[in-house]
Amino acid sequence: MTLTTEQLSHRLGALPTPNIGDAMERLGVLDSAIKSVWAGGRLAGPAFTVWTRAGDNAYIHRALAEAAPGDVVVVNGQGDESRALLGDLIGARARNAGIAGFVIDGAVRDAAGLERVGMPVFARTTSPAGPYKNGPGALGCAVAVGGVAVLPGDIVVGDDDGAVVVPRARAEEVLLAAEAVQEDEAERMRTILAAATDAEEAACAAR
Ligand SMILES: O=C([O-])CC(=O)C(=O)O
Ligand SMILES: [Mg+2]
Repeated sequence: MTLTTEQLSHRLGALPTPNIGDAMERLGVLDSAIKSVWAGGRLAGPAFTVWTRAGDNAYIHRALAEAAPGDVVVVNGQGDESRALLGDLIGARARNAGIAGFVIDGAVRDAAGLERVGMPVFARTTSPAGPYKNGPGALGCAVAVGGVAVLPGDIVVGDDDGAVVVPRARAEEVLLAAEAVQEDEAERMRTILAAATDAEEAACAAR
């Protein structure tokens, strides 16, 4: 079986991130401080990588012109929390370009506006402080984000629990393993819930 990147992203995006992390021996999970900045934000897609100076978004602007529809823009912002690297204006432009979302090792702003425009953004925190726009930076290189190395094309998945990175070369194997984890957990949950029901019925019958 050889799945396309789009098929892999679609199927990985349908799985809970904990199941994907477990399928990678619990590695490849970003620092838990990197979370969706609005409740219910979800993303899945191949990484378009950006490396930028702390507090400076010149290269995020460049990424908007170069990323392909379906890409997740993954930004090494040096973990800096003092300046927001994007907000709802960039978010709305990214939506127009078909970008699937952002994962940022740094801060963002306009969280409510990002939710309004429906742009999933995972970041360390929010700050009203705006970015500088001078560079330097780089596009399409290996980046470190939330303690995990991300290569262009690796598949990034984010949900309410956080974000995980699936190496592109292992994506199909990890997908199948993660789907097996999900099925196994669903079966275990059915058994646990049935045991609770049995216990309740036995308690009722004994009354
Ligand atoms: O000013 C900026 O570059 C970031 C921002 O708030 C936006 O994109 O809305
Ligand atoms: Mg703004």
